Amino acid sequence: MSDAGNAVLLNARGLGKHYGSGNGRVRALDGFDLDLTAGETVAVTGSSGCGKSTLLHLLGGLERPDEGTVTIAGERIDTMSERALSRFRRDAIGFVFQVFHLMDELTAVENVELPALLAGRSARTARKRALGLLEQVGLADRASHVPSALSGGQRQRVAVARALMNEPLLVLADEPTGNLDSEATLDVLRLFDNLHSAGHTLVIVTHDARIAATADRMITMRDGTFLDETRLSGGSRGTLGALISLED
Ligand SMILES: Nc1ncnc2c1ncn2[C@@H]1O[C@H](COP(=O)(O)OP(=O)(O)OP(=O)(O)O)[C@@H](O)[C@H]1O
Repeated sequence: MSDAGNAVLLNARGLGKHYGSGNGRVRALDGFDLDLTAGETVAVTGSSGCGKSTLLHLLGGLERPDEGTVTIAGERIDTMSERALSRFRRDAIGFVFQVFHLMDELTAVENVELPALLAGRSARTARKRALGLLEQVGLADRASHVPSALSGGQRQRVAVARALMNEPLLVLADEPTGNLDSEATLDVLRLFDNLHSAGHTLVIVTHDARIAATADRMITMRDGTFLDETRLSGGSRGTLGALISLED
């Protein structure tokens, strides 16, 4: 691993978030701390409603914490202006969701290049990089297909390529295989494994402990708090085992 691989990329301290008020008030996150090192893959798991998506939203600046701080590459994102935050999200964070959020009327390559065009890159540069990314995710021959002409797994791979378009510091994935059958799940997991090997920093929220076992670290949450952490390094990192057991 390079020197950059040991640098702290993200630091979150004392994150708290609640929704609703009065009797309907829900404490979704309660004093959550997290440090992420550049180049690592961290899985976040835990039962339904324990706060996984809320955590991911706060880490990616999609929502702001009620308490605590989020610092990414030395920048406090919890206190940024809306304008600066939306620019930061666009340039520094790649999001992958369970529902792919692709634009139906755009082709695969147009979907992938969109974040770069929005960031003001030239059409030519954007197209070249988008085609390269589609090749990386194994979809070079699907560049001109619209999402409705792609399978679920292919759509998710387009969404991953789009997430990488602006060379993000951090990729955040929320149940990325939640809508996929087991074969497509394997394709997406292999893709994440390749991203990991290529030095990307990934946080993957998942219900599935087998998927979590492919990460360097697995964090388990309960009731909006940290419950447990398992470090899965070297031979104990469960990539292949997890992939195979998914096929059972
Ligand atoms: N926008 C919202 N308004 C009200 N309550 C919310 C909102 N978002 C989340 N919650 C509540 O906050 C808690 C944490 O939700 P969150 O979606 O973060 O959990 P999760 O672990 O991702 O769940 P799941 O695995 O089912 O997706 C839950 O009790 C949920 O009902």
